Amino acid sequence: MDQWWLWLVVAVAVVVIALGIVLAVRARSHGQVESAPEKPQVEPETSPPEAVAEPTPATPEIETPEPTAGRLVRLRERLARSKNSLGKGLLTLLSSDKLTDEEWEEIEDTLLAADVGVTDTTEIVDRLRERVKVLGSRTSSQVRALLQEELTTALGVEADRNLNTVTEDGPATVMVVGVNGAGKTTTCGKIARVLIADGNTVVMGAADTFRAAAADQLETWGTRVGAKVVRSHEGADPASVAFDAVKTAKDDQADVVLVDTAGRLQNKVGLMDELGKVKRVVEKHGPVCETLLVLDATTGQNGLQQAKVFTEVCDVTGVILTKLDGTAKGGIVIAVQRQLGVPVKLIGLGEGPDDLAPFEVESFVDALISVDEQ
Ligand SMILES: Nc1nc2c(ncn2[C@@H]2O[C@H](COP(=O)(O)OP(=O)(O)OP(=O)(O)O)[C@@H](O)[C@H]2O)c(=O)[nH]1
Repeated sequence: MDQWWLWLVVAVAVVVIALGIVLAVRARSHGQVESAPEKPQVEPETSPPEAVAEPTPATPEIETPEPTAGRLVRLRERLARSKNSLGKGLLTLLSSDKLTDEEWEEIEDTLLAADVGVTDTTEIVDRLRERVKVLGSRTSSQVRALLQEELTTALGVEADRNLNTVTEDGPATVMVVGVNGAGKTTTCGKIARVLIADGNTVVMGAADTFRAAAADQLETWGTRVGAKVVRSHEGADPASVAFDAVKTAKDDQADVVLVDTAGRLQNKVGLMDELGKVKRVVEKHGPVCETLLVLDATTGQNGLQQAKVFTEVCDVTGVILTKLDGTAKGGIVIAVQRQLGVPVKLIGLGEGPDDLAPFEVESFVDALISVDEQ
């Protein structure tokens, strides 16, 4: 009986010790688990993660153009300094008291050298001969006035040279066409700039899908002047880009949509097909208000022959003569109008954004016959 009690006491002691050990071990491991998250929970005392501090994209600054009035003054200054100035040559010749046949021939050559063209040169010289005969002896200011009148007549004051960009319904659609490198894309940008400065909203369509960089170039202009640009990938159907551009302009209730086309002239049929299609597709939205032919003034009479093809394939309503800053042959304007039967509406005077001037006959004639007095 005593032994039974002894065994019971030993068994209880063993159980108590075992329990103690188990509890101690559990308590230890529990403590470790609880302390474990403490490390990662410690927040770094630094600022928020870098991703939050992403830079906000800078809004492109839209430039304000200089007024278009007076832009021809620069041309006047440039032509006046030119050695081969049309004005200088003609005024000197016409001032001589008695004009011989040789001198009249020289006058003719001066006009031809200035790219006036044969028909107009003959007409101008015939009229001058007649009037000089009537006048008899003449002062230099009379000679200047005479020349001014004759050149003004040759250029014509009747034609409407305003850009037709006002419509009753929907955006005014303007198509810009011409041979390679004439300055179409640049001119689209310059026109957009002037229109926007006058309070219009403008969309430009990059329908020149032939040259990869053309759409990028137009987009750069768009960002610069604040015009939306509709474009597609290289080789895309130009007619569909033009259609989308007009649609976007309609949806946005824009005032004007300028469609820049590719300058291809490998063969007349291909050109006719492409331009004709672009125009037809655009006209599904409404009539095209202006089809502007961009012409490089430095290509002279040769360029005129190429340009004629455009007037045959699309109804050109106005000419933009670019790069007049690169030639002293301002007489090309007379030939362009005569041979194409379309008024020159704008002239390009350089690569800068403000180097586009409205064509005003009087200021232009004044620039043509200006003489550097210094
Ligand atoms: N000096 C001068 N350069 C001009 C004038 N207009 C355009 N240019 C330049 O002529 C070059 C051709 O101009 P673009 O606008 O690319 O000609 P484009 O007709 O669109 O050319 P394609 O797309 O190849 O048919 C560019 O270097 C222009 O900066 C201008 O009035 N004067």
